[in-house]
Parts: sequence; C-alpha cells; structure tokens
Amino acid sequence: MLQKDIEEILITEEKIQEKVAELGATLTADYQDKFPLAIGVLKGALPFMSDLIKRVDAYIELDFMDVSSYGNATVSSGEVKIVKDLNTSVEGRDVLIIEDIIDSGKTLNYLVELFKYRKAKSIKIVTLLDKPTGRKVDLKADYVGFIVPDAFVVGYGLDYAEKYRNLPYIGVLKKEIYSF
Ligand SMILES: O=P(O)(O)OC[C@H]1O[C@H](OP(=O)(O)OP(=O)(O)O)[C@H](O)[C@@H]1O
Ligand SMILES: Nc1nc2[nH]cnc2c(=O)[nH]1
Repeated sequence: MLQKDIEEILITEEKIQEKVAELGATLTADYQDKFPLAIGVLKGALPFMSDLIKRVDAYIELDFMDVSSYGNATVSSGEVKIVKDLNTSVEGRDVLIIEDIIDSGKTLNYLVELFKYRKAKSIKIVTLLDKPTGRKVDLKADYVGFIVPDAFVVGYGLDYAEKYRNLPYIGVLKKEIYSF
C-alpha cells in the first residue's frame, strides 16, 4: 500500500539491517568497559535505535529526547524546540546520541551544546544517515551508516507529514505526494 507512493528505494531493508549489525559490533567494542547513556532523538530515531541496541553487547542505559524543527515541512525551520526532555542527568556520563539523519546539522548541534552545558563526560553521535550537502553548521558524526544524496528521504523512522515512518526501507517519494 505505502510502496505506491515511493519513487525509488535508496537503501533496502537488508542493507539497513547489515549496517545496523556492523555499527552494533563497533559500539560493542568501543563501549565494552563503559556504561553509556544512549539518547534517542524522537521520533525519527525510534526504529534505528530499537534495532541497534539489540546489536550492542555492552551495558547501556536508554533515554529519549523529543525535539522538532521541521514540523510538517521538508526544510528545517532552524529553530529547535524541546518537546520532551530527558528523565536522566547527563552529568559525568558517556553520552551516545542516536539519530536517524543529519541534514542541516542544527538539531544535533543544539543537542551537543546542551549536553556539554549539562556537563556530559563525553558526547558521540551515531546516525543512520548523513546528508552532507544539507549542512548549515559544522558538525560531524562519530558513527555513520550511509551517506544519502540531496533529496528528502522517508522510511525507517523518517517521515513526510508524519507518514511513512513505518516503511522498513529508505526511499524517495513520488513528486505528486509533496504538497508544495
Ligand atoms: O540536521 P537537521 O536539519 O536538524 O535535521 C535532522 C533532524 O530532522 C528530523 O527531525 P524532525 O525535526 O523532523 O522530527 P522527527 O524526528 O519527529 O521527524 C530528523 O529526525 C533529525 O532529528
Ligand atoms: N523525512 C526526512 N526528515 C528529514 N529531516 C532532515 N532531513 C530529512 C529528510 O531528508 N527526510
């Protein structure tokens, strides 16, 4: 049903799962002697985080932050709003921020500065997708799944007007779906 709206599949379910296993193995090695606080950035990071944590064989605590800067648009408003804050203090913690995509970089830049201010011991970024052509601030992730081209992508957590998050793959919508 949803696939009728998709122009092109960019990353298949199989490729995503392979990459998630690879990232999980790397994090397992890097965090073996630590107890990181993994912070999922809602809502987009949910499917990625859910799959990734099952591939990390190390002690790991989970928390979530809901921030939004896109609303129903495909371009960032530039203003990051905290919709839901953490339940846990980041002070003295090794923080792993889990994201679905870095585009302009503004969301993560905001979160990194916030967690620095809140005295996290270390802050690393894990993102499934990186879109370097969208970058508006200087920001690099520590763990990246895939580089994506300059297109608005959906699926596996990523939405257009709150739809398509439940697709198991990453794709691009047909032009007629967008309302602009
Ligand atoms: O690098 P940026 O340009 O800041 O874009 C990345 C952010 O945009 C999306 O979130 P959105 O604000 O759409 O919220 P959502 O996760 O609830 O869809 C995505 O999940 C990232 O958090
Ligand atoms: N769904 C979606 N959300 C985004 N947020 C920032 N970039 C994107 C994108 O390409 N797709």
